[in-house]
Amino acid sequence: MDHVISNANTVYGLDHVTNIMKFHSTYLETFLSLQEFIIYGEGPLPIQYRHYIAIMAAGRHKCTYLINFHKKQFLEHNGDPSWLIGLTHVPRKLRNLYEINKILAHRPWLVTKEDIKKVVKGPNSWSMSDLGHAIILLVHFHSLCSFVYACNLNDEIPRAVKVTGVYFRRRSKPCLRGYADESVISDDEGLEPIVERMKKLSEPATEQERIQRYELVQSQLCDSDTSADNGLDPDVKPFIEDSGYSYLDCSRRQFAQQSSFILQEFSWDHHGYSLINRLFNDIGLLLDKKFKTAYNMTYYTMGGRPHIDTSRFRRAIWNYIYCIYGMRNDDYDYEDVTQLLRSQLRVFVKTATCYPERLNKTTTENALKHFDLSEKIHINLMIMEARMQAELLFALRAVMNYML
Ligand SMILES: CC(C)C[C@H](N)C(=O)O
Repeated sequence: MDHVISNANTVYGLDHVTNIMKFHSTYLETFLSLQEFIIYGEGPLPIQYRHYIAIMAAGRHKCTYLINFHKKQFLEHNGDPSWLIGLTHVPRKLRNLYEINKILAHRPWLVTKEDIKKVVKGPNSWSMSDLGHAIILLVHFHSLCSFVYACNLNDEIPRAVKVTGVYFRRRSKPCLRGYADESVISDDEGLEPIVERMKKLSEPATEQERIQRYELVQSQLCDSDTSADNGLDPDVKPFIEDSGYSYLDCSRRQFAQQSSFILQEFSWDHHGYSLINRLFNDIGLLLDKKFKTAYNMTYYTMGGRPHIDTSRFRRAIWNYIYCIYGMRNDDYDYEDVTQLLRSQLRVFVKTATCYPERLNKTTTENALKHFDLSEKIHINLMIMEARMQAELLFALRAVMNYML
């Protein structure tokens, strides 16, 4: 991101993150209310656990910025320094959360009631409200990693510990099949063609056609490389296990066999919201406000053009992220994704969502080049929120199945 405004400090927030979010102050308020509540507010988990869970979550994306911030906070809140030696030094109860952390971060569709059972039953077990709190912390920090990398904040911040080992960040080049499709607008044409397309009424589609359009978008998700990084930053190493475990796209997994997710059968509004409220105070309200703000926020501008209804573009981003996770929204016509999200942007959204640690400045700048700075941040906020909601829904569906 072109300029990171520094020097400001907020009591609870991460200063760089907060400063970037100030471009969208209504959203920032909802973000801070949630974050302050889950870290410092009333809740079942001790403060040291909360910071350690943040570290474990950020470790999955090798996000040194968040790891170092929460290590500091952990120590300031009398956390046991030996826990910072690494995962092998933490209480069994925290260790038991690691598997859920790992699956949720990369392949949330695989979380099952068995995974929930493993942590809530037996010795060192989590109560359901402990687990509700932990799940929110995990999904909050996984998705915050997406935002941090997408805004290029991880590289802006000087490392607390100098990197001594060799740190390879192999950039994978995800590709989009179906490139020759003439409906795909070339990346050099600016935003005008997209603005024009948003004005056209979409043809009504049958249910069958909608499903096919969803499947088409999904079949275009593919990776050329899903291999892990060869080296780990010393700041990250103690807090990560099985570092090669990462997102798998639909060409490498079978959604059909692996519990397909239809949003009409388990949605935030009808299921997730009330379930999480039951597990952890009234957290549902704070989450709901944040999701809705991110989803509905608009200034009616697009790349500097005023008076534009951008809802179709914004919804395309949100629904594309559902699709990345194999979540089908039967109320949505995926033709808009094909029409409005050009290939570079789709690659960026997918990388920021699934492997944000692989983003690099050039890919990001190219994908977002026609947008204003505040719009780039707006897109990154939507990515973070849609990802968080998707992860949370998978986790809550598993909790519900366990409780049935
Ligand atoms: C992400 C952006 C294209 C959003 C746009 N500036 C709006 O106000 O809706």
